Amino acid sequence: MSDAKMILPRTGIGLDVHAYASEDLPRPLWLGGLFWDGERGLAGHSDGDPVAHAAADALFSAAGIGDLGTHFGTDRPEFAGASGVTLLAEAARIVRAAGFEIGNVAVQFVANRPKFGPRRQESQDVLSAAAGAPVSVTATTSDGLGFTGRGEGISAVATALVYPK
Ligand SMILES: Nc1ccn([C@@H]2O[C@H](COP(=O)(O)O)[C@@H](O)[C@H]2O)c(=O)n1
Ligand SMILES: C[C@@]1(CO)OP(=O)(O)OP(=O)(O)OC[C@H]1O
Repeated sequence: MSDAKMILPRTGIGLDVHAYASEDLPRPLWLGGLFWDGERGLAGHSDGDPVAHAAADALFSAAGIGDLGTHFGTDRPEFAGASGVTLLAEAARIVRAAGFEIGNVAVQFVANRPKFGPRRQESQDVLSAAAGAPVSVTATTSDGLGFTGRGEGISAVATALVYPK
C-alpha cells in the first residue's frame, strides 16, 4: 500500500419487524414505500414499513451514527404516522451530513403476501429516489415457518454501503 490514505467503504446492517395491526384497529399496508390496497396493514408509530425502516437503519449502521431510534424515536410526535419513504430520505440526508456518500442499499423482506415481484421495480424506484442511491428489494416467504409464516408480521433485513466523501 502506498502512503496515500486508503479510503475504505463501510457496510451496515438493519433489521426491522412489524406485527400486523389488530382487526379492531385496521391500518393500510405500506411496504417497500408502496401502498398495497386490500392488504392487512402493520402496526407501528410511523406507517410501519419494515423495508424502508431496515434500509434507513442500515444506512445509520454503515455511517456508525446510531440507529432508527437514535434519530426518529417513538417519543417524537412529529414521526407519528410518518411515511417510511420520508424517514429513508431523512436518514440519507443525515448520513450525507455526517460526511458519507451512499453506494447502495439492499433489502429483503419475509412475508407470505403481498406478492412483491410484479411491483418490485416501482418499489425500487420510490426507495432509490428517497435515498438518492440504488435501493434493491427482494422478497421471500419463510416456507410457512415462524411468525412470518404464521402471518403475524413482516420482517426485513438490509445492508448498506457508504464511503467517506
Ligand atoms: N411476498 C413474496 C414472497 C416471495 N416472492 C417471490 O417468490 C419467490 C419464492 O419465494 P419462496 O419463499 O417460496 O422461496 C421469491 O424468490 C420471490 O421472487 C414474492 O414476490 N413476494
Ligand atoms: C420509525 C419509528 C418512529 O416513528 O417508529 P415505528 O413505526 O414504531 O417503527 P420501528 O421500526 O419500530 O422503529 C422506530 C421508530 O423510530
